[in-house]
Amino acid sequence: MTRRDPDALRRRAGVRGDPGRDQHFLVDDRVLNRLPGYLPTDAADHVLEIGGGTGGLTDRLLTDTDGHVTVIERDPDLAGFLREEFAAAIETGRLEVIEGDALECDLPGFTGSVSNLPYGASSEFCFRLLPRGVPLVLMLQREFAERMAADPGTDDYGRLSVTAGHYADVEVVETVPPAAFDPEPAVQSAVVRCLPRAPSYEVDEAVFMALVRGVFTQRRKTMRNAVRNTVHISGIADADAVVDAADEELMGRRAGDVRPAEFAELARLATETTEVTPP
Ligand SMILES: C[S@@+](CC[C@H](N)C(=O)[O-])C[C@H]1O[C@@H](n2cnc3c(N)ncnc32)[C@H](O)[C@@H]1O
Repeated sequence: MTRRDPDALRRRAGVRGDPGRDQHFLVDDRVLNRLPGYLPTDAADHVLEIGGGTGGLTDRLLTDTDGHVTVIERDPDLAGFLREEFAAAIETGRLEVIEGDALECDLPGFTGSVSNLPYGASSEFCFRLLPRGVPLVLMLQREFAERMAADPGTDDYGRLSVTAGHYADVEVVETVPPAAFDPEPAVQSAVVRCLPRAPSYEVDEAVFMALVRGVFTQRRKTMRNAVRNTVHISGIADADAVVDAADEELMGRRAGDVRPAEFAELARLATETTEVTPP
């Protein structure tokens, strides 16, 4: 199947792309050609694309994978264009175009997602997709992508790294310059691949997430002080009791040096020591 030229798609769509609505269309053929290949082949049965835009990536998903593709696009003009441009694929049942807000609408039962995400809502999209437990290939702002994939003890390691790493192994597979998009964004971009796996620890997810959210708001403080100062976020009833019961060495470190399994252990200890009611 011949691949469509992304510049020609943009011209046929007759739109400029509105950065205020997160519209930066990927027009670099080399990047477009690589994206479907980052998805494991067994995850390509039903691919979800969030934000189809003018269809550059939709086209590659149709030409370079064999499965079904669902695109969700919020902009009615772009959704209309995608339906016209890809009418043949819709007719044969390979493609479905849903006009709607992908943060609000029901998501189909997809086996993987390849998406050039609207950067303005990266976090919301990631945490809508990650719990689904399927492979994800996501174009994001580079800084966000690096924070997602960061290891403990590095400057980028934070709440985002711990919470994303709870669901998946996250890897930055390539960085992408502004010139790959039209209009060019003001920031560098990067592609992350998230391969789902169960965490190496067992934990009450709500307690774990609230504890992590809390202590990273105080990342310059020791864990001892961070746990004490953030009970309004973690929902821990008696922080002193938790601090006293916890390992002293751990309490003397900063959140940025604590591994996910150690947060999980602390969350478990908190539920055993006192009442925890995460908001
Ligand atoms: C960065 S562009 C990517 C477009 C296209 N996939 C590409 O790679 O060229 C993001 C697209 O997401 C759409 N979009 C923004 N917010 C959305 C939302 N909440 N739900 C669905 N689509 C959204 C925008 O209209 C835009 O077309």
